[in-house]
Amino acid sequence: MNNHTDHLDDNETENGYIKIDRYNEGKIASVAHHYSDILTQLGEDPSREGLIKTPERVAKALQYLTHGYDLDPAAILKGAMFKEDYSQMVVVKDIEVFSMCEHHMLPFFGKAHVAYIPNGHIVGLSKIPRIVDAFARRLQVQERLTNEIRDCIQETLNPAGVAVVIECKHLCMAMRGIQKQNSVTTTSAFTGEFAKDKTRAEFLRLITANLH
Ligand SMILES: Nc1nc2c(ncn2[C@@H]2O[C@H](COP(=O)(O)OP(=O)(O)OP(=O)(O)O)[C@@H](O)[C@H]2O)c(=O)[nH]1
Ligand SMILES: [Zn+2]
Repeated sequence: MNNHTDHLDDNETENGYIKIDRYNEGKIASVAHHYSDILTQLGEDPSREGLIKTPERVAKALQYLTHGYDLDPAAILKGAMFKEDYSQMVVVKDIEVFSMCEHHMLPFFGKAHVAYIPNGHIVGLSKIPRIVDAFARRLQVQERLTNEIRDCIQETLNPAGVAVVIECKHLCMAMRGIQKQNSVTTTSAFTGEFAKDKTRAEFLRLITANLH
């Protein structure tokens, strides 16, 4: 666990999960207070009807969008590891990603494709998207998000290899700045068997194939 758990009361974490509908009221009030000032700085009137609850809504939204700090991805994986004699590639593709760039605090979003080759243990399938979310719901850069997912699976499950490819659009490049609406950034990270051209090519074929 990292040291951001003061978002929450003790006992709210179990196997890396939190109840994200429970907010730390003190922190929400403090963030909301700052957002009221920000609205004023932007030339708005925070007391007008449509904006009265906006600072609180923004504070809650931000807490949700960063709730990954309160999750322990390794604990999530460990919660559903099963001994199994299966040593072929397991691929979970097209996992929706929503994250926020740490430079502008604007969203980046797209898809993650994750594979591993078991080495005695498999993991509950849903845990792969769960750890993608646990790392994505933080302030991120796409490269670190990619590496963190890879490292968590490698270190926790000790598979024969891990592969992660993420494709995202960054709103900081679309609605401001360079204003490129259609550019997509692809990042990748591999360990073990995926260093071999043949294994990596098989993974890339599987994530681009339209099998279903
Ligand atoms: N490598 C990487 N860069 C990112 C990511 N998200 C945003 N950025 C970039 O972070 C950089 C910050 O650059 P700066 O020059 O400090 O900020 P800026 O003046 O707002 O830059 P512009 O976006 O070019 O207007 C920009 O080039 C963004 O495109 C990411 O996930 N990975
Ligand atoms: Zn950005």
